[in-house]
Amino acid sequence: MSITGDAGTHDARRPALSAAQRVVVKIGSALVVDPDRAAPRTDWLASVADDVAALRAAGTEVVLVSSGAIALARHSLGLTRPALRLQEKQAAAAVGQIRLAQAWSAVLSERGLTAAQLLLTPDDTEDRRRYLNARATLDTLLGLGCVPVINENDTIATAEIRFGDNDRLAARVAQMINADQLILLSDIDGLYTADPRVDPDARHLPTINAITPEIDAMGGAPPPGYSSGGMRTKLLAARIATNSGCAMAIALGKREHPLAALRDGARCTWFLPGTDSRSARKRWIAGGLTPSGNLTIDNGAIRALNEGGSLLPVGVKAVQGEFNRGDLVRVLSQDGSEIGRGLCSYSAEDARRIAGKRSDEFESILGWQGRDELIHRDDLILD
Ligand SMILES: Nc1ncnc2c1ncn2[C@@H]1O[C@H](COP(=O)(O)OP(=O)(O)O)[C@@H](O)[C@H]1O
Ligand SMILES: N[C@@H](CCC(=O)OP(=O)(O)O)C(=O)O
Repeated sequence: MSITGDAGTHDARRPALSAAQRVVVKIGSALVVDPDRAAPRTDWLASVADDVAALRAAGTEVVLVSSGAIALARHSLGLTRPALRLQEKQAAAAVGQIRLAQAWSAVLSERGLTAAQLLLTPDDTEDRRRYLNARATLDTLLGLGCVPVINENDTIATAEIRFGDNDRLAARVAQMINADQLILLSDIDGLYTADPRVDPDARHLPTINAITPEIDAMGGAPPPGYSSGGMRTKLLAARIATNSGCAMAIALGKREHPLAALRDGARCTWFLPGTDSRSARKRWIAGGLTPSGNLTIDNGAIRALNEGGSLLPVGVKAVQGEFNRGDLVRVLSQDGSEIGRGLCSYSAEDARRIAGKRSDEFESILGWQGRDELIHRDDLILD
């Protein structure tokens, strides 16, 4: 059994929100939208914005993944049936997303924070080139002190290329930006042994070490009403996050200041990351791919890689092959032996132009300021 019992709330392995460097917070429709008015729950959003400001002031970067676009617009469009057709959801999302972004932007800017909207589809997180692009944008936004507010791009996503739930989208985002924690704010304070709406004897589980078939079976059926996730998609999200080295919590969002409550020890369920998960992510990045080029690097660059750094163009002596941004390449020493493999942030053509150059020269060479690294540390596997 991979469950820690109630004493697990004092388990030293449970992460502390105050220790997170980068956290993704997923907020479900039921928290964002007041069903009676079909309008944003502004006071509650303001209390979350207070929490985000406090986290940022303490040095934690925060990304919000917010649902609610469809729920905010469906009533005003007369779409009141519980189950909508895909085109109706897309139309409602097109109208509601503006309201959703406006609501977040207002409460964050009142606290001196700048909201930045990103609308993603699975392509943006699964296709390696788009993945690198989305990640670079998110890194830049966080570096500029912004609070990214992400939702699925429901308006253009078709049934086959849709996450359909923001639990998994949030987990992919956490994986993409190497977040150390993913917090799913929900209408419930964690995972129970069964759905407590159905089984009054269901028991709360504070810590999950591994997602076994027994845990999966607790997911149950999709919920009624407007939420698309339920516990099932939260467990799928937990698998993605913990396999990428990111701890995940399911915590109660219904109260005001839900992140402050979590920081101060409110009851929740933590899913602990696997010990081997960082390397598992790297295996995922490189798994099964054939390298399409070689980067030959100097001894200084080899030293930097061995000390845990990224590969910078200044240490690259030669670029062979034809590859696109995001493709896998071999990293070779000057005697031709393979040192490792990684995903290159530049095409072969651009890599040749900036090989041997410092990052402050990139803009004048390329006409645009690209990333500093040719291969980011997280995208590199050393032999
Ligand atoms: N084993 C379980 N433990 C806890 N909640 C469960 C479980 N199985 C099903 N649920 C249901 O999942 C709901 C949370 O999912 P959902 O309504 O989709 O939340 P959100 O809108 O936050 O994504 C809970 O209110 C609960 O009724
Ligand atoms: N992207 C959709 C929400 C999808 C979703 O996961 O909703 P929920 O289960 O309430 O978190 C929207 O903004 O309406």
